[in-house]
Amino acid sequence: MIETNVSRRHHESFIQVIQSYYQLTKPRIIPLLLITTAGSMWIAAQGQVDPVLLLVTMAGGTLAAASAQTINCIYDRDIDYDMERTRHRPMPSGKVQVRDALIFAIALAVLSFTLLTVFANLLAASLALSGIIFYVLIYTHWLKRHSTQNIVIGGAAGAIPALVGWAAVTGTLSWSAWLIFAIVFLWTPPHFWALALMIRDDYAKVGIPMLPVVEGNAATVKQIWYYTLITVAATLLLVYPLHSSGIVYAAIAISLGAVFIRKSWRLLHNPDDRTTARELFLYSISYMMLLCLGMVVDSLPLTHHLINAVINQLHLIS
Ligand code: HEM
Ligand SMILES: CC(C)=CCC/C(C)=C/CC/C(C)=C/COP(=O)(O)OP(=O)(O)O
Repeated sequence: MIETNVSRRHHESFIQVIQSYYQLTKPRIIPLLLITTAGSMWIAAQGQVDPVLLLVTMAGGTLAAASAQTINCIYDRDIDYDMERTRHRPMPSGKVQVRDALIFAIALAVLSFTLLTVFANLLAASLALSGIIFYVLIYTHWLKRHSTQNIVIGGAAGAIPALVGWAAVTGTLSWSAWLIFAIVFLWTPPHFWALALMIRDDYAKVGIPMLPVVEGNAATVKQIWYYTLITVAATLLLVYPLHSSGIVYAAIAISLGAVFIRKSWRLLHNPDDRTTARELFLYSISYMMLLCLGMVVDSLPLTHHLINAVINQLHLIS
């Protein structure tokens, strides 16, 4: 009886340890990073992605992002302790020690680099590694605590998975790869500043110079508006002049973009309304997810067959 209780307690604490390490990786953000990787891979492979390469790239990307987030959790443990939203993370709550978290992060980075080098290529592996280094050194260490442009420049780290995907398929980077990178890069300010408007007080409390804290809501929504317009315009360049995506993607990008612009316009005229900010933040996530799924669907050979069939029918009728 006593032995059963002891072994149950061991089992429970083992699960708690696993959960803590899992939380260190900020797992809820990773799926969207992978979707941007997938969008890029499908366009690069013209709709026919090798399933093994897809699996390996997703795994390598996940490990790299998890490593980056873990190091960010170690570095930011002081401010995370002071903010309500982040107080219960594994580092500030003392569930994981700094040394153990660091070993975990290094192991994830080494695994990611090895997996991508062996099963994809050195360019994809190096890009993923540079993503970790950029996010940790440029965003977390340098910009986050010192500049209102922290997430604009730091946002480049979040756009690197799109480059990793393209590089994994082709071994090089083309204009289209850089354009998908630019789309994620330009999307990041509306995504994050909409959230920052909602949790401004938290960041103000710990002295993080997020734009709404330093320059106020009105200046922030103006910036969100400009970035939204440029993001939507950038999504269309994939159709013309780059010709990497077709009419299905164009229709999806225009429809999604129209809603993005409308929500951003509403926020521009209601800078202090948290509900409007929250709506834009939530929509920004659906927007990026559906846009990248649009890239995938548009690139599929089946889609091309269907479009050609429709065009032929129209020719027959006319
Ligand atoms: C420097 C750039 C970025 C910053 C500072 C940022 C910041 C944040 C923050 C603070 C949250 C709230 C998380 C929480 O409540 O714990 C969040 C949520 C989220 N972010 Fe970002 N983000 C950035 C870029 C990205 C990128 C590039 C992606 C993916 C392409 C992304 C995807 C998401 C998703 C999916 C969520 C919702 C997670 C949930 O369900 O709670 N973010 N972001
Ligand atoms: C290829 C590769 C490794 C890319 C890494 C990309 C990466 C980890 C992007 C994440 C961006 C992000 C969600 C930042 C959160 O900001 P924060 O940490 O300031 O948020 P917080 O206020 O919740 O701590």
